[in-house]
Amino acid sequence: MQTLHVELGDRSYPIHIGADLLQNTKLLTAHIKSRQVCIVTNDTVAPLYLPAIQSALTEYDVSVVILPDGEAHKHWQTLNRIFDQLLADRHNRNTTLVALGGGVVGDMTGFAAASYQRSVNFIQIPTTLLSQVDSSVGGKTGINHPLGKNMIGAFHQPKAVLIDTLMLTSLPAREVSAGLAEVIKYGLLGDAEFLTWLTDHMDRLMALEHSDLAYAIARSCETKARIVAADEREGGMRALLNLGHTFGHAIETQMGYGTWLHGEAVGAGMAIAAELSQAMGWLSSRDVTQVRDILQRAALPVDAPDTMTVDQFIGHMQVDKKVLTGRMRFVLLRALGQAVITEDVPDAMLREVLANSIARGVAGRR
Ligand SMILES: NC(=O)c1ccc[n+]([C@@H]2O[C@H](COP(=O)([O-])OP(=O)(O)OC[C@H]3O[C@@H](n4cnc5c(N)ncnc54)[C@H](O)[C@@H]3O)[C@@H](O)[C@H]2O)c1
Ligand SMILES: O=C(O)C(=O)C[C@@H](O)[C@H](O)[C@H](O)COP(=O)(O)O
Ligand SMILES: [Zn+2]
Repeated sequence: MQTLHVELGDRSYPIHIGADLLQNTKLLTAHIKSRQVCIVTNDTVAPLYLPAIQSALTEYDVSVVILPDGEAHKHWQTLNRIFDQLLADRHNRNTTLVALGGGVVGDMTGFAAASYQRSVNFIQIPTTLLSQVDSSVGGKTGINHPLGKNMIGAFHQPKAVLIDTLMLTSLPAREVSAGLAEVIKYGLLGDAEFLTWLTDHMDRLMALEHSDLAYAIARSCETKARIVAADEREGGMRALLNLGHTFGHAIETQMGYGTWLHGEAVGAGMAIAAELSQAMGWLSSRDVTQVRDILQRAALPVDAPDTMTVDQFIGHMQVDKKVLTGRMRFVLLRALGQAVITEDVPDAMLREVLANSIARGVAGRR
């Protein structure tokens, strides 16, 4: 087992990473505050992993909330089911919520924990690659709105993140690819050496080679933990973690949540960001080819949906959370492994890059 830390003063927390980690029940119970626990999961993950978590908690009063699966359910009505259960079972301020699932369950459980009785503790047990490398760390929690992705939420850090890498053996291939998008993101945004490692090991990652996956998860979490510790509330450099997301969130919102997986939309978004970086004179065409190649080797889309228009993209991007003064802000690449934040993208250049991506476009997904 490997343990990393997110250093946030008295809100610091460990990220434990290992195979069959939850055999050691103390890793979980050490972070539970009172007898009250509420496990939040979904109807896909529950049959797979809920019994193991329940058997680690036989000494506790455990409520269980099983949510419907999918990004399309990451909204108020689903969130409210968690509050209904907490209140029905009389959970108090000392309760601990446990998020058992992917990023959708994690983001909603975290938001429920942030707001139930004005905030209670929660623990992340991420079960997808994407949630193990990204969403379980850093305390961004929330839900979608029909007009924008993750538009309602709160920053609320977990008490611990428990990453059991063996849980990934049951993950569908498409979800492995979606998780690899965020892994590739860390290489592109600030870790050129990791990008090279990923290029050399992509086939092994796609085949779920355990030691390679464990390495990629730990290295991703290290980068995320360092950035979150430096800028918890995204006043500055945390926005680098949004590489590919300005375009990706536009795709998710326009296409309907769950039609394109988050990681797929981010994959296409990073390819578009690379092309815009080339148009800015920062990347060479060889660099852009390298970005597209690694994404394609992870079986990710590298172009926008062919049904979207440039105006639809721009409409969604104008309400992106990074827009603070009316000007769109982009995370682009000065070089492979070096992301920057800029507002200085000429409108005509942006439109041309988007139009080219749409013209090469990817047909609808789900
Ligand atoms: N808070 C953050 O910092 C952050 C970061 C990245 C992404 N996100 C959010 O995370 C969400 C995407 O997360 P995701 O990719 O995990 O999607 P997800 O939570 O929808 O999970 C993907 C699918 O895998 C299933 N699943 C989960 N674990 C499984 C397992 N071990 N075996 C088999 N099936 C399993 C799920 O039921 C679901 O069908 C998006 O809503 C995105 O906005 C948040
Ligand atoms: O943790 C962050 O910061 C990120 O940006 C990580 C992203 O991968 C993630 O998708 C996040 O939810 C996007 O945040 P948002 O603020 O753009 O909704
Ligand atoms: Zn993301």
